[in-house]
Amino acid sequence: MYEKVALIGIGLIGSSLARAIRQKGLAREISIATRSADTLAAARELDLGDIYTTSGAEAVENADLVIVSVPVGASGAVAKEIAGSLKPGATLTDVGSTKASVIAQMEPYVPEGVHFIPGHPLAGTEHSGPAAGFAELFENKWCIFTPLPGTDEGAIDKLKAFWEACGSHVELMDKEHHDKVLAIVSHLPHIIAYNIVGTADDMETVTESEIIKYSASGFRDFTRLAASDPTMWRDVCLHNRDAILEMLSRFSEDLASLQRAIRWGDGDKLFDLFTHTRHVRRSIIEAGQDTAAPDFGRVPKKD
Ligand SMILES: NC(=O)C1=CN([C@@H]2O[C@H](COP(=O)(O)OP(=O)(O)OC[C@H]3O[C@@H](n4cnc5c(N)ncnc54)[C@H](O)[C@@H]3O)[C@@H](O)[C@H]2O)C=CC1
Ligand SMILES: O=C(O)C(=O)Cc1ccc(O)cc1
Repeated sequence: MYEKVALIGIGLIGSSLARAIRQKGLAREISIATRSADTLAAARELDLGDIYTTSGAEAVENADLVIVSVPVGASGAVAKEIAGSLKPGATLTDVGSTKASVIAQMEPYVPEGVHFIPGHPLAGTEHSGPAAGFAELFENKWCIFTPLPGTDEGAIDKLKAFWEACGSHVELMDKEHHDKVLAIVSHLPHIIAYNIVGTADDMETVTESEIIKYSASGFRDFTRLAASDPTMWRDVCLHNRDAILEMLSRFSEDLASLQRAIRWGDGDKLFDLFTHTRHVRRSIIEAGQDTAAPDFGRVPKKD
């Protein structure tokens, strides 16, 4: 599909892509660049590619497709490093969880003649690093592209075919809309998880061993999200600030209303809300979105 693919960043997402590319024969050659020599050595040990280097500029030489899979806060630095070595006509994409900030960071460095197509696979787990990846990660998951106006349609179609070959379903979206949707369905749940696990951990009257011993499955689900990579999620919070703050403010208002209903013993209000949310959950299941975690981004099964 592509002659040479360069993967910049070889953690959970980069290494899953490397495995999928190999398994499905989507490129003749894979070059891998990452900042740290230790991560690079781990990638080599796992036999994820053909060329290994700590220089992004070296990795992208002659590559037809360059995929940047680093924490979103590092996108600008990576774009700056590789810009001068990108092949004319190459496609440059990323997998970052936030899009407006990544575009603002990378676009100024993209040379004329390089097709920049920002992307985001809605597929992941709480694990990180090159050993955490697996080829099937993207199967039956959405991948959202947020291309800039005027982007070459042929380059978009080719990248779409690449993600479809990895098992994903591609949708195009405006970058601001992406950031709002993801703020509520992905970023807020992670922030709530970090917060609730932090609150439990801060309690003086309940010990950590009691939390471990008695944790119900609901709390355990939160601990899974709260185990997600700290660098990645720090960057998501800092780089989707406005949309996250908007969702947090709505969330806090609704939480205050729930708190009030509990304080005043408003059972009808509690019952109505819980009935409605149960319906939302059932609609998701009926639409074919499976129940087992991690299942975020799964595309509904067709009837
Ligand atoms: N983990 C998840 O579930 C998902 C993550 N994403 C996005 O994918 C991107 C990568 O995330 P993961 O693979 O999970 O992270 P990870 O922590 O597993 O891997 C990150 C990789 O980037 C490298 N790196 C960090 N800073 C760098 C720099 N300045 N220059 C070059 N390499 C650098 C690290 O060495 C590592 O190889 C992030 O932008 C994240 O928002 C998107 C979908 C799901
Ligand atoms: O592990 C989970 O439940 C996730 O939600 C994974 C995930 C995290 C970040 C993304 O941008 C996309 C997917």
